[in-house]
Amino acid sequence: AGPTKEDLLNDARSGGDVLTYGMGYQGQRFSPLNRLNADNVSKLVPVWSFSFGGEKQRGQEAQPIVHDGTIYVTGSYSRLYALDARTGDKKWQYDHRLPDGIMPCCDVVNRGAAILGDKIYFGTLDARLVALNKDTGKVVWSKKTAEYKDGYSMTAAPLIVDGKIITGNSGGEFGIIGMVEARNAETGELVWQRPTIEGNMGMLNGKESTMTGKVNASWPGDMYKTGGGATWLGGTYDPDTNLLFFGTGNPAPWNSHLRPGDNLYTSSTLAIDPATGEIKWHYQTTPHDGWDFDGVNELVSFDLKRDGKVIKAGAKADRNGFFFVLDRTNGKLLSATPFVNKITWAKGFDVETGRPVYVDENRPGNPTEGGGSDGKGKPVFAAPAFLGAKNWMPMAYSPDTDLFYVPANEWGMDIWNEPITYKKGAAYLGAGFTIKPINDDYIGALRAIDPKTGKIVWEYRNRAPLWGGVLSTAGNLVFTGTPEGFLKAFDAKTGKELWKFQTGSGVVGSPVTWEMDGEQYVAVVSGWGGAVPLWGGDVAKLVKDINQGGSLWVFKLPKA
Ligand SMILES: O=C(O)c1cc(C(=O)O)c2c(n1)C(=O)C(=O)c1cc(C(=O)O)[nH]c1-2
Ligand SMILES: [Ca+2]
Repeated sequence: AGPTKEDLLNDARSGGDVLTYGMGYQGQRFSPLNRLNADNVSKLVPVWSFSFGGEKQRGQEAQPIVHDGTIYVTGSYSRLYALDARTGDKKWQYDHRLPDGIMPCCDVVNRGAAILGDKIYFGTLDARLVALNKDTGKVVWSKKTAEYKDGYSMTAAPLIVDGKIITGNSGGEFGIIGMVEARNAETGELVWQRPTIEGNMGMLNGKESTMTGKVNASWPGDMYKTGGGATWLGGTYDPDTNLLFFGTGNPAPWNSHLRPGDNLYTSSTLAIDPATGEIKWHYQTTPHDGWDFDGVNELVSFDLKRDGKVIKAGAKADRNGFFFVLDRTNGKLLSATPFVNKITWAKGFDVETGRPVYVDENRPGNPTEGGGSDGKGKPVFAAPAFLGAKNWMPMAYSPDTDLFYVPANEWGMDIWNEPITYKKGAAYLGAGFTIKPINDDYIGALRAIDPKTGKIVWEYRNRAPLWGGVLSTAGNLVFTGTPEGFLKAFDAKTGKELWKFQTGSGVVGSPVTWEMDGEQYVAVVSGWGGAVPLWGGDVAKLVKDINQGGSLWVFKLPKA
C-alpha cells in the first residue's frame, strides 16, 4: 500500500516522507525536522550518488519524492527512477519513448512526480500523463493530454487532490491554449478541463470543453484562439480555503501591440475549485504583458501576522520583479513590493485597484510605428529580463522566522517587437531580445523577504543566475543550489553561509529533507541546464563552461 489522501494532506507536517511537490500542498517547502540544524550542518556529508545516465541528460529541475524508504525522482528527458533511499540501489527505471518532434521551449526539463496509493505519476515532454505502478515501474495508464506537434509539452510536477490528478500544460511560446486538467487518478479519465484564455471557455481545439465561461472581452478579434497563458509550472493547493492556485504564463505572441486589452487570464494567478474547475477569483500580475513576464510563479499560502491579526494570505514572487501578497480567500492585493533593484516597466502597484502603474515609454515599440531597424519596433532596455526576477525555481517560507526565501536574479534585456503571424507548431513571439547582466559581480541573489513589509532582511549574492529551488527547515536552515555546482546551507535568520558541497554540475533542482532510521537526510539533483544556457544572451556566455549531466546526491550527518 502507498500513501493515502490523508497522508498527502499531512505532508507538510510529516518528517518521515516527502509526498508532494512543494513539501506540502501549500508549497512552503518547510520541514519541521531539526535534528540537522545550524549548529551541526557543517558536518553534513554525502552518503551516495546516483547517475541518471544517457547522453541527453541536462536541466535537472526535479524535486524528489520520498516514501517508505524509496526515492522517486524524474530525469530531464522524461525518465523516472525508483531508488533505495538507504543505499542508492536502483529498483527500477522508466524511460518514456519520446518522438523526434517534441517542442519544449526552454530545454528538456521535468520538475517531479506525484504519488498516491500504489501509483507514481509524471508528465512528459510529448504532453502525456503517465501512471506507473510504484513497486514495478510498469505502466498502468498513459494519456495524451494534447498534440505535441502543435507545441504542447508538459514539464511540471502533477498535483493530486482528493483522488484527482491535476496538471498544467506548456507551450506559451507556440500560441497554444493554457489549460488546467483534472483526471481520475485511478483510471486517467478526464474529470474537468479549465482553459485559461477568455474566449476558449466553451471550446478547446475544436472540441467541446467541459467548461463554459466568458467570451473574449479582453482580446481583439480572434487573437484569443492562439493566446498562450500556459500553466507550465503546475499549481499549489490550500486545504483551508479548498482552492487550487495555478499561475498562467505569457500571452502569445510576445508583441503586445497585436493584442490590445488585458488578455485575460494570462500572466495571472487563478484560484480554482478542485471539484469543478470553476475559477473562483483571479489576480493578474502583468495585465497586457509585453515582456514575457509570464505569471506562472507559485502562490504559497501562509498566515500573515499583521496589526495583531492573522490573515489567510498567499505570496507570489513574480517574474515581473514584484513580491505580491494577496488575501487568498478572494484574490485582493494586500501589497506589491519590488524584490530586485531595477524594474523599468512599472513604478509600482495601486493597492486599491490592484493594477500596475506602467512606465509607458519603457514598453517595446510597435513595429507599425517603426523606430527600429528593418521594420522592427523601437527597442527598449527593460528590467527584469524576460527570464525574470524569479523564474520557475520555487521559493520557501519558514513559519519559524516568518520569512520567505526567494531565489532572485538581477538582469535586464534589450527587447524589440517584430511583425509575426501565427503558424501552427512554430514559435509565435514577434519579438527579439538580448539578456544582459546589470552588475559586474553578481546576477543571482537569494533574498530573505519579510512579507509584512516587503523588506529584504538578508541576501546571499551569487555570480551566476540562481536557477534552483529552496528548502527551509526548523533547524534554522535554508538550502539552495548554484550553477557553479554547489548545494549550500545558510542560517535562516542571518543568511550566514554554513556549508557547501560541490556536486559536479550545476544545481537547478529543488532540495528536500526527511528522517529515516532516526537520522535526517537531505537530497538534491544536480545537472545544469534549463533556459539560461539557451536564451541567456550575454549571461549564457558567463556559464558556457559548466558541464551538464544528471545525478541525485543524498547527504546526512556522520554517525556520532
Ligand atoms: O510559456 C510556456 O509555456 C513556458 C514553458 C516553460 C517550460 O515548460 O519549461 C518555460 C517558459 N514558458 C518560460 O517562459 C521560461 O522562461 C522557462 C524557463 C524554463 C526552465 O525550465 O528553465 N522553462 C520555461
Ligand atoms: Ca513563457
